[in-house]
Amino acid sequence: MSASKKEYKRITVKSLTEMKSQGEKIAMLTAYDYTMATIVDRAGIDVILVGDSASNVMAGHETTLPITLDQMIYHASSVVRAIKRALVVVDLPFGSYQSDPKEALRSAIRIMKESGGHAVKLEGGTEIKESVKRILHAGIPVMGHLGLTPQSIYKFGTYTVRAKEEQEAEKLKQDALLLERLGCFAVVLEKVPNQLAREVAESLTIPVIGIGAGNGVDGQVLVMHDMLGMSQEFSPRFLRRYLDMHTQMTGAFEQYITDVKSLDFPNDEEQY
Ligand SMILES: Nc1nc(=O)c2c([nH]1)NC[C@@H]1CN(c3ccc(C(=O)N[C@@H](CCC(=O)O)C(=O)O)cc3)CN21
Ligand SMILES: CC(C)C(=O)C(=O)O
Ligand SMILES: [Mg+2]
Repeated sequence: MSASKKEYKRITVKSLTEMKSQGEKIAMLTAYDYTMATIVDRAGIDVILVGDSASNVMAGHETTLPITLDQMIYHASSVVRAIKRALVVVDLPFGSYQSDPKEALRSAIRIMKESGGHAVKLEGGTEIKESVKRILHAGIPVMGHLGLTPQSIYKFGTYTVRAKEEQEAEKLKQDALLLERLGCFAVVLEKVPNQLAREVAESLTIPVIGIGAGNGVDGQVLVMHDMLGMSQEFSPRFLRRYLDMHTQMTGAFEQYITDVKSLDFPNDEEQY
């Protein structure tokens, strides 16, 4: 195989379970557009999440609630056009699945049909059992999401660590088992104690992907713009910044502005 014709081994929902059984951790990041998705796919990411965090990161909303199904499909289709290798999971946005299981299935079908994504993610446990079942019956892979579920932010009021109390921890364990029994291929655990997340990961055969859930789980997910250091306001303890893109980009923009104003740009080689 020549270098220019590099072959990519596509990640499937099955490869994730195999990775868990072989002890290989799963690396997942969000992406919302073609250019960023191309870069993260070629870097070798396992799973790309087209998160409803696009509502915050792309559109500047305070919460994930306003983003629509059409907007999620727009982001997801851009990401799908970029990928050669990663599994693409798409968040079902708030309001597209909570009313009834038929609506949930219709929304999931729209995502699969109109974006070309490979799976959908829904927030919640036993409350959305019937919706998860229906989507799975249609042959659409489902990823669960428990713990801090941002679409329910107004029910909780804060983004604090979830399931610190025994009762809530017990419900989370039951919900995780339920999602596995229903046939979900993986579960995201967001902002829960390390020990609880570890127990859940050990009790399931499907992979548990953590965000702020410690190192006892089967993989990690972060919002791409957070790990690149593009945002300065969002700074939870669980976030590791791999670049200081905010500073670097600001420097580049300032230099460009200076160059334009000083007539340094464009120079003789940069014009016709
Ligand atoms: N940019 C971005 N990154 C994310 O990880 C993300 C989003 N947006 N939007 C949707 C959800 C919301 N998420 C969140 C939101 C807040 C915290 C958090 O820890 N916030 C505060 C602490 C709040 C508190 O303790 O009351 C912090 O330390 O920044 C964590 C995950 C994760 N998701
Ligand atoms: C933070 C992850 C898990 C997510 O759901 C999102 O980015 O929308
Ligand atoms: Mg989300």
